Amino acid sequence: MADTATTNVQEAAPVDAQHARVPTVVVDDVHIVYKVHGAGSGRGSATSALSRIISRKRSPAIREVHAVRGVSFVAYKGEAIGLIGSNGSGKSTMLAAIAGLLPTEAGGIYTNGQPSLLGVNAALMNDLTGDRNVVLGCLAMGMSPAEVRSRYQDIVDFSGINEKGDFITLPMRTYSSGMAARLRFSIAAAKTHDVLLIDEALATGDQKFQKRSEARIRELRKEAGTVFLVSHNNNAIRDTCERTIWIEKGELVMDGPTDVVVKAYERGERP
Ligand SMILES: Nc1ncnc2c1ncn2[C@@H]1O[C@H](COP(=O)(O)OP(=O)(O)OP(=O)(O)O)[C@@H](O)[C@H]1O
Repeated sequence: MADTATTNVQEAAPVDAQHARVPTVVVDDVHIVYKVHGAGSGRGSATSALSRIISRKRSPAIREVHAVRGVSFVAYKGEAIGLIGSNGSGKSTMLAAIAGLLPTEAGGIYTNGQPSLLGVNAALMNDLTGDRNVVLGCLAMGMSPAEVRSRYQDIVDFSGINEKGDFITLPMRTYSSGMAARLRFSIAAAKTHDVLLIDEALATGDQKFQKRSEARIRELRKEAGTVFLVSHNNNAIRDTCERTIWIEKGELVMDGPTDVVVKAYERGERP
């Protein structure tokens, strides 16, 4: 794989920032290929599985999954962009690549500012209590200890973790998946991000929390960042994003106003 990952283009800001649209992410004909080691290319029949077990042989073959195929778009400051598409279409892969976590096989991704990926698996420490995770998460995002102290209560209140009791002092492993997702979102949303990449974080929250997080996403946009939201909840995309990109089998199918793109997606009408 080529080691092109993401590149920063801070110096590319336009002179008249008041009126010009400021590009924050440029995705230029990007291809992303996963290499899966030890995955034989043989058919998955029972006999071939049995013969592999009996011979105790592992196939040394490397299989390639071409997850993103020649995607290009430009995102601008103040935009919230929804990424939609069926399971396995390449949405999470695209986000991880924008965050600089995956190298590109071909093409380039240029970001103006620091991208932060908030995924369902965003790293918090399961054995630590919620409150310790709030502090660690904030410090990891670059807040000073004083800032963390001043934001702490807001974050806990926003997450609603303590609505049904003192859960914030319990280890995160005792949280339901929805509670953990709420805390992750609340920590990430406490800071203004240049480029905030959200992967399904809203899907696990309940209705009330979804509304609260949608409002926070709108605020984050106003604070001059760019937000990407991957979701299978088309209503969350409609309520949050004015622009939507539809990806299918790793290819960009449509890029335009949310109402137009989501309607076409729901009807299965490819342009
Ligand atoms: N770590 C990995 N190793 C190999 N292949 C992967 C890996 N992660 C994803 N893929 C493959 O890449 C393709 C795109 O996956 P991706 O997770 O980006 O899809 P998605 O659109 O986010 O799907 P979903 O809506 O189900 O979350 C799929 O074919 C998937 O099998």
